[in-house]
Amino acid sequence: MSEVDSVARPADAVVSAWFRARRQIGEEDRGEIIAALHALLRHQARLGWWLDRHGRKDTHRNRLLAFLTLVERRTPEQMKRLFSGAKYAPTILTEAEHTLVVKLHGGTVDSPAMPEDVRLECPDWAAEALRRRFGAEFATEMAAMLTVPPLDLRVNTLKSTRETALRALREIGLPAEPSAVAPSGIRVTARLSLGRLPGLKDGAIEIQDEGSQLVALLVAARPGDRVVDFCAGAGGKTLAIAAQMQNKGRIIACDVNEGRLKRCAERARRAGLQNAETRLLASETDRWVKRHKASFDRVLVDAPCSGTGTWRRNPDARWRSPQEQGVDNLAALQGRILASAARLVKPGGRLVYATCSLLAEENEDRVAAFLAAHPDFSVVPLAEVAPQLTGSAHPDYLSLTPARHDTDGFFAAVLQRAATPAPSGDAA
Ligand SMILES: C[S@@+](CC[C@H](N)C(=O)[O-])C[C@H]1O[C@@H](n2cnc3c(N)ncnc32)[C@H](O)[C@@H]1O
Repeated sequence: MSEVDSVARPADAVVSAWFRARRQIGEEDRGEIIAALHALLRHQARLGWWLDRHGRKDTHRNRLLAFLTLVERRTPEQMKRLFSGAKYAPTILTEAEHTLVVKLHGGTVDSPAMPEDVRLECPDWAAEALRRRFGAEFATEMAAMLTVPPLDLRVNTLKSTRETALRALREIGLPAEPSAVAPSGIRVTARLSLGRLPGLKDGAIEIQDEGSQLVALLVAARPGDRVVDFCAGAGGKTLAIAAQMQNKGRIIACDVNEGRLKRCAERARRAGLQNAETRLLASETDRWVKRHKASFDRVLVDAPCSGTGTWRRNPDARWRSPQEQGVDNLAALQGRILASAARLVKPGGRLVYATCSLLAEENEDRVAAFLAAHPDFSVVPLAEVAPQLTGSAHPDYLSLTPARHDTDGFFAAVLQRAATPAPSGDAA
């Protein structure tokens, strides 16, 4: 917990490194440890509020004591037994800690005296923008982001079928259903250790939120197309798009982060892709972009963002990122990436702008600014690209939220470049 709090990396990365150094911990125990860590993170503001109320410091150990007492409802006697000081057990409770446990005993973690942002675990930096975005739905949306997400899988149709994958999951007793909308998606509602998932190691299935699968679907890449995934990261969407293209044509996964691209290449190999390659960029204006202007049928910009849509899945994210970068800086970077990546799009081709943010500043506002500066691009309404995607929170764009769609929060806009290049030649 202390490493998760003090290191700027996402909790999942910290936890993976922690487990790598402790290989003796079995799969089942790992699952339990991660679930407990996520539960603590989902209650962080409320536990801090209770500690403050009792005049205690918000230390990791105090937070754990408050969690076990208020959330897991352990009695003071149970706590004494748990904190036994034995091998692998935490050290014995001090007198002051025991007093805290006794004071908290019998209470609940939610209190009517708490400010709403504390009760909803909403960090200060995002509260105003999220209230603007959700209005009367703010509390419902925030509450949905405090629930435990399901496990979503995408079947790699180059290696398997959804029916085969569903059968394999059910054979080992997992409750698995086809995803509500994503054609290759599967939803597993039980908690399990990932090592048990059939097909994961050989690339027949990938772990991918249904919302992310739907963004890849909106790219609507056809077999034989030339496609760029401009912010490909470790390739979650690259893999989905390449499979959509039936391994035909070419998809180039670009990113400024070499480590992520390496991971993307590994995953592509495992998934059996022959139509994908990676390209490391020095920045969004890397010379490679200019050299390949107007060469691609589809360009996806899955932009770096505040990640507000992923709080349900990554409960530590709300306590981290934009404090480091600032939403204004992110929005400026998104604008620069979009403008540069747009140069790659052929006349008549499409640019898809996506984020896992819920904030208008990173979504609709970025698209509006881009369109104002690029009159040769226009919106292709969602109903035209994917009529099966009904219920989006925006009439023209894909806009998913955990409360409305039971997916991560995602935004995607499909923009088409006019078939005839603009006379100003702004593709240079
Ligand atoms: C939202 S993540 C991409 C997730 C990925 N598409 C997936 O589906 O797994 C955004 C990515 O943008 C990359 N990025 C950040 N700044 C960039 C830039 N200036 N040009 C291109 N990519 C950038 C980051 O390294 C990060 O991998």
